[in-house]
Amino acid sequence: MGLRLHVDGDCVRGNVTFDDRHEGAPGIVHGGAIATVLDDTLGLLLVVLGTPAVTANLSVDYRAPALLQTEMIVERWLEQRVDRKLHLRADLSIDGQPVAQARALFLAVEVAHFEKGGRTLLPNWADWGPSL
Ligand SMILES: CCCCC/C=C\C/C=C\C/C=C\C/C=C\CCCC(=O)SCCNC(=O)CCNC(=O)[C@H](O)C(C)(C)COP(=O)(O)OP(=O)(O)OC[C@H]1O[C@@H](n2cnc3c(N)ncnc32)[C@H](O)[C@@H]1OP(=O)(O)O
Repeated sequence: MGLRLHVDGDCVRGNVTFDDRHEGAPGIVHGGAIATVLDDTLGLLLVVLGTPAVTANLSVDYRAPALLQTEMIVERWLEQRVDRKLHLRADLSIDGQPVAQARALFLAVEVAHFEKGGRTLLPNWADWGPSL
């Protein structure tokens, strides 16, 4: 998806341009692809926050057609944290106009949560604590 991200303080920003592989309705990005970008890139925010966590709930408001081959801005930030519950926001926009807005509840987990998938985790993940 050509997603490029950078950290800006405690916010994560990036650019994404969807192409024909992500088409849903003719000429328009599939809503599932938008949800994937909004959810998956919240993962980088977790690294910024230093908290391993997983999506428990994701809600997306689709505000305007997301056109293919059009550069969009993604922004994500932490709205509120209560114990293990991380209330995160992610917005997708074109030229300052909202295209999609997500609210997500992530739950902080121990790194052991990711060992359930059977993959070998990178060594530095062992130092990555839930910082509860
Ligand atoms: C320094 C080194 C850094 C190295 C790292 C480097 C790179 C890392 C790169 C990227 C980052 C990598 C990973 C990031 C991870 C993910 C990013 C992508 C996001 C995903 O793609 S991730 C996959 C989809 N996701 C799942 O696979 C989750 C499946 N699920 C579960 O694994 C469990 O379900 C779990 C753990 C969520 C909860 O289970 P649990 O047993 O721990 O907690 P429990 O159920 O007791 O709930 C506790 C309190 O949360 C409330 N609660 C629970 N669920 C709720 C809901 N849905 N809505 C509203 N409230 C909810 C309860 O009501 C209770 O609330 P209360 O305490 O008030 O009663």
